Amino acid sequence: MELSDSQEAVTQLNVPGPALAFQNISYFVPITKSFFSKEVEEKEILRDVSGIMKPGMNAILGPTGSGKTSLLDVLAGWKDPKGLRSGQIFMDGKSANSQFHLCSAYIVQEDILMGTLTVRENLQFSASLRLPQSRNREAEKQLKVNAVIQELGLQECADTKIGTEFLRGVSGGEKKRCSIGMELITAPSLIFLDEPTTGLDANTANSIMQLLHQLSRKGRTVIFSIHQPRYSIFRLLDHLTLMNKGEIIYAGPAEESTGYFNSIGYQCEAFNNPLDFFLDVIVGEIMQSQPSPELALVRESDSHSSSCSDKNPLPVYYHKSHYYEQLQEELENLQSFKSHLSDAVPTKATYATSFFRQLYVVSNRNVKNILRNPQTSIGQLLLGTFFSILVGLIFYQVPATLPEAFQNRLGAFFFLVINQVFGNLSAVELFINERKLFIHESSRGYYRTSAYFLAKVFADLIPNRIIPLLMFSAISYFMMGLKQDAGSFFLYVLSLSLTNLAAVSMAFLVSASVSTFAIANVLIALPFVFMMVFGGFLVNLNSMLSWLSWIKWISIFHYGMNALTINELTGAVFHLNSSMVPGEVYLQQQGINYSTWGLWENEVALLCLSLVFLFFAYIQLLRVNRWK
Ligand SMILES: Nc1ncnc2c1ncn2[C@@H]1O[C@H](COP(=O)(O)OP(=O)(O)OP(=O)(O)O)[C@@H](O)[C@H]1O
Repeated sequence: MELSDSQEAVTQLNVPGPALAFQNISYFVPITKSFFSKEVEEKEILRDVSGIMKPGMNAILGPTGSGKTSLLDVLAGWKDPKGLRSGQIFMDGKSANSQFHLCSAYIVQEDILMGTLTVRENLQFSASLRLPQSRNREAEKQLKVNAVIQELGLQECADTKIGTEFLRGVSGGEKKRCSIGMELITAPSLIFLDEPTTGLDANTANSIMQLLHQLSRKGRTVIFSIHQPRYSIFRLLDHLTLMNKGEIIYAGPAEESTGYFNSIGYQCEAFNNPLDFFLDVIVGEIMQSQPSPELALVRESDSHSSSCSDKNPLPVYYHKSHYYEQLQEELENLQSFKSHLSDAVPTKATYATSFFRQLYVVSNRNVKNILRNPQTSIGQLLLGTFFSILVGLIFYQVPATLPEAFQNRLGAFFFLVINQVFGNLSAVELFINERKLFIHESSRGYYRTSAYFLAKVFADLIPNRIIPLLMFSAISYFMMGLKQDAGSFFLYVLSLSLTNLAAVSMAFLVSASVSTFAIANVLIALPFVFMMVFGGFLVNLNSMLSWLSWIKWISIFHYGMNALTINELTGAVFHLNSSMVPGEVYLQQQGINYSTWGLWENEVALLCLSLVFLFFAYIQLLRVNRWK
């Protein structure tokens, strides 16, 4: 019973692939001359390329920088449409709408997987989010995962972790198979792969290509770019597109490619790998043996044409070949077919699962990730414990006699706030660490940005901020011997928590805005220093730099210090010689409003700052550029 279900799941993975046609594609990228110059030049990286890729193995080959990846990205719908100056893409004769990339699979060159999860868990993650909730109950999703593991030959390593920089995991080939599996879960009929063999040894590369060949033989359209493949790989190809400098120099059956090159005067020696031979021809290492009179004529007549490259005769020959003529005919037929057929109603990209399901699955992965990679959480806990004991020892049982009673308490609060703000700089890692993974998954429709954002924020706040903070507060409060009542302790914890939350939220905002730690560190440290200096405690802003006094209204230090001071000094009585001095005297002297609202306005301000930072962090995540 189990076996037949699993076989059925394998069969469900076999979906006949479409024919993908593209016509007159020209793509430009902007090139900025220098960092300081606003002048932008445009570079044409695809020049008037056309072709048809049918079910089977379709390879795009060319020397480095020839435009293979760019063509693949444009076809797969992952390249910024702003650069597309001309051209159309059809899938089975229908215009490919802007959402079609979500129905196909794109396996990028770099394997983007969660390293702390096993192969099976990664595949389950894909299945949980990308298969519809209602139709696929958990058991069915499990069957599909098993089917993919079976189809990709991943049984041996299914329960091995992918691996991180600290953890040795599966091999490069297995990682690539897992990346392919993440996409196969949705049973795509059209699969794009960018250089699937790069970084793999010859045998592993061979086995990956064998796997793609098997997938193509089940009816899928497999389109991939490739770099220097072996002859054994060449034999697996059905269709070959050769590119140079953004132009196509051959597109046709792979088995006829050497014959075509012979016909234009380039002889492939026996025993030479045809793919190496083509690359040598393109880069000019193999010269034309004897251009036939017709070819010389072709070149001559076309040297006046503006559509083809002046220097390189290969695109000229190709444009005059019967392969190109045949292609044009097919594309014309497609046009007339298209005029009979109304264009497909664009399939709207919708998520397969609900927001709460996404929140649950992503949170679940985050928890596993933290438990298996607990360095940050343990570090924060140790740091919190260390600093709480340090502050407790320095300010051990603060005296109630003046003047040191005020001075020591303020010193302690300043230390505490600094610790909460600067001790949480690790929060800038949050979105930078997983930026590639987030871009990869969110653009492929795994989850909404909002679900990812909330899951990440909570997975960071609970283990890395809240738990260490509770430990920190309890140790420091009782070692310092502050006011001994439950309400004051509660307000102390609340003030530190909100100070912590505001600082961490600001770090999240920076983390969502930039992609490198170096820039993030500068961007977070600078405002914190300004907030500290201009918080109203270190510099008297009325006597100097008054034009910067507004900073205190957005200073986490200002609100955090005020809240802690009001909470501790209100209602407390201190001794000066034999007289009693209420804490309010100091607050009055400093012009601090110590009414009930005076205390709570600081808590509310910290909460508002946190919400504003979190809101903008979310907006920044939404704005992350997903185009390649
Ligand atoms: N966003 C971009 N900005 C500037 N130049 C670009 C951009 N994208 C591509 N190019 C340029 O376009 C050309 C083709 O790039 P592409 O990555 O498609 O080549 P490729 O054949 O895949 O190369 P490789 O095998 O090295 O990956 C290169 O010269 C590249 O520098």
